[in-house]
Formats: sequence, C-alpha cells, structure tokens
Amino acid sequence: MNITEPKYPPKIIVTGDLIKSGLYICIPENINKSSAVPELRIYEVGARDGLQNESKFVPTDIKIELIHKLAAAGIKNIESASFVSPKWVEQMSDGTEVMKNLKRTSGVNYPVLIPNLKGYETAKKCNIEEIAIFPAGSEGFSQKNLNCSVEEGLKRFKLVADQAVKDGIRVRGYVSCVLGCPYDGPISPKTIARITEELFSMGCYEVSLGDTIGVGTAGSVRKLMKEIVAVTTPDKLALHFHDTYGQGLSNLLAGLEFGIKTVDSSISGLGGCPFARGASGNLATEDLVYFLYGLGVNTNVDLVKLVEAGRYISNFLAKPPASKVNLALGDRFKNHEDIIKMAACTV
Ligand SMILES: CC(C)(COP(=O)([O-])OP(=O)([O-])OC[C@H]1O[C@@H](n2cnc3c(N)ncnc32)[C@H](O)[C@@H]1OP(=O)([O-])[O-])[C@@H](O)C(=O)NCCC(=O)NCCSC(=O)C[C@@](C)(O)CC(=O)[O-]
Repeated sequence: MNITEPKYPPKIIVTGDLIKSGLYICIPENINKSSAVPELRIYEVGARDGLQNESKFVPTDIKIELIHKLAAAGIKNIESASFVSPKWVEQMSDGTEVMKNLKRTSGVNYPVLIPNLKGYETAKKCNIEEIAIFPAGSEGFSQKNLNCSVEEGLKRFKLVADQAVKDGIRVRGYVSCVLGCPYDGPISPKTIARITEELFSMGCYEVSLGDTIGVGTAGSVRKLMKEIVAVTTPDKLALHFHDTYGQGLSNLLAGLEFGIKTVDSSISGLGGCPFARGASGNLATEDLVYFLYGLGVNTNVDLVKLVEAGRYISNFLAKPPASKVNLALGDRFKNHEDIIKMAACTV
C-alpha cells in the first residue's frame, strides 16, 4: 500500500505582529499563509439548509430574527430562504415573506436557493441579489431531490442561470453528494469535476462542494480536491460539510491545504436534507469560528453573539445546540477576546 507522508500534526508558527498585540495566534506551517491570513469567507446556511429539515414549521418572524442575529454577529453571507416547491419542502414555503420583511444590513449578502424558473421568477420579486442552484452529483439523489436525472437538472439550472446572469443577479452553484450518495454509494471525483465545470460555464461565480450526508474524511476530501483543482482555482470553490460522522473540521483542514477561501456552515449545527437518507446537520458555525480563531484566521465574527444566535434558534426548536463549542462555552466566557485567546492558546 502506498501511504503518503502525513502533513499533520503541523509545525506551529506564531505570527509576530499578533504577539505584540497580546493575542497569540498560531498557523500550521503547511497552510499557505496568504490563504490562512487574514480572512476566510463564511457562508451561513442555517436559515435554509438548517431549517429545511425541521419538521415543525418555524414561524416567519423567528426565521427573520435568526437572520438578523447572524448578521449582528458579523456573518456576511446568509443563505436566507429557498423558493422550492412547497409540496416538497413546506418549511421553506414562506420565502417571499422572509425576503420581503428582512431588515438588510449593508454589506451582508442574502442569497436564496432556486430549483427552477418558477422559483426564480418568484424570488426575483423579492429584490434578491444572489441565487444558488443545486444539481446533484449522483443520479439517485437527483431523482429524490429534484425529481429528474442529473443531466435534466443541469439543463433546468442552466435556464435559471442564463436568466439570472441577464438580470445581473449573481449565481452560486452547489454540487451535492460529492463524497458519497445515500442511494448510489461512492461517487467518482471526475463526475463531480465535470459538473463543477459545467456550473462555471453557466456563469456561477463560485461552486460549493457538498458532502450532503457527511461521509467524507480528510483522505477522501484530498482525493476530490486534487481532481477539482485541475479544472478550476481553489478561490472559486467553497466546501460544505455535513457533520454526520464528526469529520467536518478535519475535512475542512484538508480543504484549506488546497487554498480554499470559503466554507459553508450552519448555526448550531442545524441542517440536513429531507431527501438525503441519513443526512445530519452541517458543520456548526460556532465550531468553525472557534477553529478558525485557533488557526489565526480572521473571521470578523463575534463568537459571543454567534453563540447567542445559536441558543436563540435551539431554544425555539427545544433542543440543545449540535455545536460542541456552543455547549462547551456555557456561560463561562462572555468576553469575545477571552474566547479568542483560549482558541488560539500557544503558551
Ligand atoms: C424541483 C422540483 C420543483 C420538481 O418537482 P416536481 O414535482 O417534479 O415539479 P412540477 O414542475 O411537476 O411541480 C409540482 C408542483 O409544485 C409546483 N412548483 C414547482 N416548482 C415550484 C417552485 N419553485 N415554487 C413553487 N411551486 C413550485 C408546481 O406548480 C406544481 O404545483 P401543482 O400544479 O401540482 O399545484 C422539486 O423537486 C423541488 O422543489 N425540489 C427541491 C427539494 C429541496 O428543496 N431539497 C433541499 C435542498 S437541496 C440540499 O439541501 C442540498 C444542498 C444544496 O444543501 C447541498 C448539500 O447539502 O450538499
């Protein structure tokens, strides 16, 4: 068996100017410094991917308040609704009310998920600036999620993307089941690379690679990334991990090695897809932010406010947050700077 030399545990370096500021921040040496510092873009999916899986209808004002709290915590990209068929996902049937009643914070992006032209036309009336389209990486999931084949789905999404590009609306693409499908099993990275290329050819500015059922590992992420960076540059990619097997953060670390600049996550680890058997919540945003502080990556997110947002929605859903960081912080750390120091501790 040919085993490649493990890159981890990394050698830790401590950055000079941050030492002077009193904050000890460490960066694994083999993460490209230009990509690790100063920023990594967080794309929050809790209000959409998170809530779509909840069986009890979440009232519109609660959804909106969650989005407001996320923006107040400093999250700059908040996927806020979807315009899918209410016959398929009733939870998302109030997309119009959500988008029309949101108080938008300047500098915050509020994309919405669109399955077809019908959904696009409805969303367009809500003053949207960005949409996300979502072909599947596997036939089995495409049939369950979109009621059509992968190729038919791509044709549908091209119609949507063409119209959005004409209207000056940004288009983001997702590919789902990139590391495995609940119906078809393992998926070839070459298939995912081909769909990714197709999404870029439709005008997507970014493609998010979705491990919809959370079966990926750092090893399978590396294999996938090698194939994908052969067809595009890492700065145009996002990673979207469900945390079913607890691999979300180690998967992300594998992605960071390739220079990934955007990560999807969900407040309180909410999430899952009603049509993906076995899918659980996404990588929790609180866990992601804590992890990134430890790497010295600037997120511009206030972890205390983020934890509050997570507790707000968890309390409403009457279940504990699935974020370990949210649970662990308890009420002990109310000061954002103290939390950063703890996450980044080197002494
Ligand atoms: C694509 C369809 C619509 C096909 O569904 P279909 O049943 O084949 O579509 P249809 O055209 O036959 O329409 C059926 C009915 O829905 C209506 N309809 C049709 N479209 C819309 C629309 N946009 N808005 C409102 N209504 C709509 C349409 O008008 C009709 O109503 P009727 O005539 O029976 O009264 C359906 O399969 C669908 O909505 N699928 C979306 C499922 C979904 O939301 N899944 C979760 C999101 S994907 C995900 O979570 C993965 C991701 C992105 O996060 C990545 C990852 O995690 O890895």
